[in-house]
Amino acid sequence: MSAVDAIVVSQGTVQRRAIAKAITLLESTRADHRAQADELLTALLPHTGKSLRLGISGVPGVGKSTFIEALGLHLIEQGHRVAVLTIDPSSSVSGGSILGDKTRMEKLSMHEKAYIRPSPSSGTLGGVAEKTREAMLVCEAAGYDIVIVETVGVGQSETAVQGMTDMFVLMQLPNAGDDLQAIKKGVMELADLVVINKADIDADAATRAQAMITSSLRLLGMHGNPNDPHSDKHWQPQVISLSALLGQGVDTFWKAVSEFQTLQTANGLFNQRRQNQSLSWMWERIDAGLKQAFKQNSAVREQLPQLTASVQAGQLAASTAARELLRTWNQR
Ligand SMILES: Nc1nc2c(ncn2[C@@H]2O[C@H](COP(=O)(O)OP(=O)(O)OP(=O)(O)O)[C@@H](O)[C@H]2O)c(=O)[nH]1
Repeated sequence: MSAVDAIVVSQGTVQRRAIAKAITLLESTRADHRAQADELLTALLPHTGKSLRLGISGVPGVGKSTFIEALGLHLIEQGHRVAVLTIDPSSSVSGGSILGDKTRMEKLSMHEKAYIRPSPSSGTLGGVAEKTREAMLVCEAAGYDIVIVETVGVGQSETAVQGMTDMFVLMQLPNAGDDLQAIKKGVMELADLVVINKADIDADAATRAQAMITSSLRLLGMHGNPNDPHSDKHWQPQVISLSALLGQGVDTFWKAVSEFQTLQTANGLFNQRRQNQSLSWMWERIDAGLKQAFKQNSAVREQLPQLTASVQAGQLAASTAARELLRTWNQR
């Protein structure tokens, strides 16, 4: 059986093994593996794109894995197949892992209709995001119709996840409304849906947070203009409070996700977002590739220490140094 058939057609353990093998190939840094991986991706591409891609982010301890487990089991009960991929920015910096070490999503990870893959353990955030994006395509080709991409709320990882998913969900704690940390970081603007978790601990605090975040979203202009005749055709970000631990509110959450999907499909924004994502992804990877090639170029490398020192010493304007280096690169 070909690698493509093993992913697309086979089932059970054979399929699982084929997915794992494909993702390992995608994560390899060897040039010959990369060529094989690109060939595989191209062959899989016609079988991709049919899932709902859901991004979920939140600070460590907010309850992401508890929530994803509850949601995943709920969706499987409804006949879905669920893949969960993770982007852990800490793993690319320190090799350590915020998300990885403990056993997460115990029941879901053992379910035959779920596939869970931890974050690639090395590389820049851009590189890690690239692998995750490709792993998502593999899971889609294997028939997972819900792909959840999870990340911790540090660094730029939320932007990366928002840039590869159809809907971006931000998880908050009930006290989040008090200091509005997420708004400061500009992450709230990315959210299509905000979930206040752990409502069971303090229902009043959760209600307060819900009201505060709703009004902040309105201030950010994300609840649309009430006088806009088309405002019913555009999604207005919602705020939902729930308890992942007790599984309360998971159905309300899913109802909101389904409404989002229906509305965005009807107004054309669902496909438009995916098209924009693919193109900006292409350009992001071109930028990264060019930068890497630039830094590896021998003439550039030769010139770099001296120019760096001159810029540091204030003898040369940064922009002049950049232009000189680019000239060197262009003459290669
Ligand atoms: N009371 C209550 N506790 C919760 C709820 N959801 C999660 N928890 C608890 O909060 C703690 C952290 O939950 P996790 O699901 O591990 O959180 P996480 O965001 O995945 O954390 P990291 O893996 O560190 O990023 C655990 O002890 C959970 O049992 C909830 O709705 N209510």
